[in-house]
This record gives sequence, C-alpha cells and structure tokens, in this order.
Amino acid sequence: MPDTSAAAPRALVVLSGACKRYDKRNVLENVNLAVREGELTAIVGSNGSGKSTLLRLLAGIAALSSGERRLAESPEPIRIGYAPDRLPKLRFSAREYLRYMAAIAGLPEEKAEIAIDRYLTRLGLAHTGPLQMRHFSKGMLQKANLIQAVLAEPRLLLLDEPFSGLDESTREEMTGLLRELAAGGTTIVVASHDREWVDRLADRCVAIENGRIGSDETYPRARRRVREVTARMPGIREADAAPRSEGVVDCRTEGDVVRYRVEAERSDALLKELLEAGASILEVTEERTEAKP
Ligand SMILES: Nc1ncnc2c1ncn2[C@@H]1O[C@H](COP(=O)(O)OP(=O)(O)OP(=O)(O)O)[C@@H](O)[C@H]1O
Repeated sequence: MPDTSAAAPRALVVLSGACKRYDKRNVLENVNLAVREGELTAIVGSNGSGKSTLLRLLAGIAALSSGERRLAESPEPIRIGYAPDRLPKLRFSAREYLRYMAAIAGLPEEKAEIAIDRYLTRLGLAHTGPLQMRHFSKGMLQKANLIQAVLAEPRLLLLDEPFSGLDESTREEMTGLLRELAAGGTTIVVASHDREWVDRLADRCVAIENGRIGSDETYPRARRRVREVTARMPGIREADAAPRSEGVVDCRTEGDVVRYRVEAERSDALLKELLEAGASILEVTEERTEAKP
C-alpha cells in the first residue's frame, strides 16, 4: 500500500515569470509561485509591497503584464473564492448581497439558501435581518466578505487581509471557520500583516519584498490524500451516518444526503459498504491533498 502521508501536494495554481505594471511602474517582477493544493499559504510584506496585487493575479481577476498563470488540470472547473481587503457599504442586506453573490457563483437557489443560513448563523450575522450593509460595522462587513467567498465551497480561497481592524473574538470566529475549511482540504491563500496568526496557522509563508518573492518558507506537516463521497441514503439519521469503514475522516448529513471525506486508499471499501447498505452514490471526487490536523 502506498505511503500517502508522504505524498507531495500538487500545485493548484501557478504563476511563472509573473510581472504586473501600473503606469509603467513594476509592482511585481518575475514572480514564480506554485500554490500547493491543501495548503494554507500566507502572503506577507510591508504596505504597498504587492500582496493584494499578487492575490488578484492568483484569482485571475487582474491581468498579468507579462508571464503566465496556470490552473491545475481538473475534470471539473476549479472554483475560486476571493475576498477583497474591504467591501463597500452596500444598500443591500447581508442576505440579499449573499444571494446575489451565490447566483454569480452559479450556486442553485436552494443550495444557496442553505449555505447562507448556515454561515449567517455560524458567524453571528443572522440577527442583522433587513439591515443594509452600509450600516454594518467593520467586523460585520468582513464577516459578510468572508461568507461570500466561501459560499460556493471553493477549492481555492483567496483572502486579502481578512482580519485587519477586527477584535480578538471576531478574528477567532473567522479563524475557526478557516481552520475547518483547511482541514476539509480547501487550498487557502491569505494576505496578512498578522505574523502571530501566520506562525500559528500557515503551512507556508511567502514574503514579498520590492516586488519579488523575498523568502518562501514551508512548515512541514503530515499530509494525506482524501476523496469526497456523496451518497443518498433514504431514511438515514445523522447518528447512523458514520460508517464502520476505516479511513473516514468526517461526514456531514443534509437531509438524506451524506457527504463523507475518506482517505483515498480506503474509498473503494467505503463505496462497497455504502452500496451494500442500499445507498445511491451521487458523486466521488478526485483525490485531494490536505494537512493532517
Ligand atoms: N489599480 C492600481 N493602479 C495603480 N497602482 C496600483 C493599483 N493597484 C495597486 N497599485 C500600486 O501597487 C502597489 C502595490 O499595491 P498592493 O495593494 O498590491 O500592495 P499591498 O502589499 O497589498 O499593500 P497593503 O499592505 O497596504 O494593503 C502600490 O504601490 C499601489 O499603489
């Protein structure tokens, strides 16, 4: 059996020789960066060093002046979530705004409502009801910003200074969500000035200096390859969803649909067990690499 703990993560998005010029001034010069799947990468650097620009290039929402951006080959399009450093104060309620963003991301309405409810409750914004976002505090806006980025379950999540100006408890609430997403295999890139947060949570820290990568440090963690298996199991109760199969990392139940994350080499055994139990298999994703908690 292969030793998957040592499997090298593949790159999800790669910049090669990337340059970005504004008004004939080079902001980023010859940047080579491969964002590895399943990792939480922090981008650090002083004000104006080019962190936001780098995130926008990775997201594909700013054009390179020269060089190349490549996404990994994948049978399904790689969903990208992006949270800019601040949201404008909009004349929408959080729910209206999130519905709009979910529609842009192509999320079916019913699925969007479930996700919006879950995240508004999770981050303590459910009580804001019809209050327009122009009346939101900075922390409330940053939470709505994070939610719009994660709503459609992106495989690559890019966050620009998600915690700037936030109090400790808001920061920890948002950190808790990011930890869960990272544990679930989401690849995350965070531009941050907060070195303590970076040291505590990042797998890798890339420092931008004078428009170039000044340092690039990886903190080794154990890794595993996982797949996600989605099955319909009529009449299932949440308490009964966890199968006896070894290798199941976690499972989530929504109605009669159960979504398992399972170590890749155990996924066949899980599929067999589910089919024998009368389940219909709705989806099996390709393998992904993630850090072991
Ligand atoms: N649209 C733009 N037009 C002209 N110059 C720009 C534009 N966007 C960014 N810049 C310039 O590019 C440089 C890098 O900006 P960027 O926002 O990427 O830095 P940053 O590291 O994210 O800064 P901060 O930590 O202050 O958020 C800055 O000098 C900025 O003025």
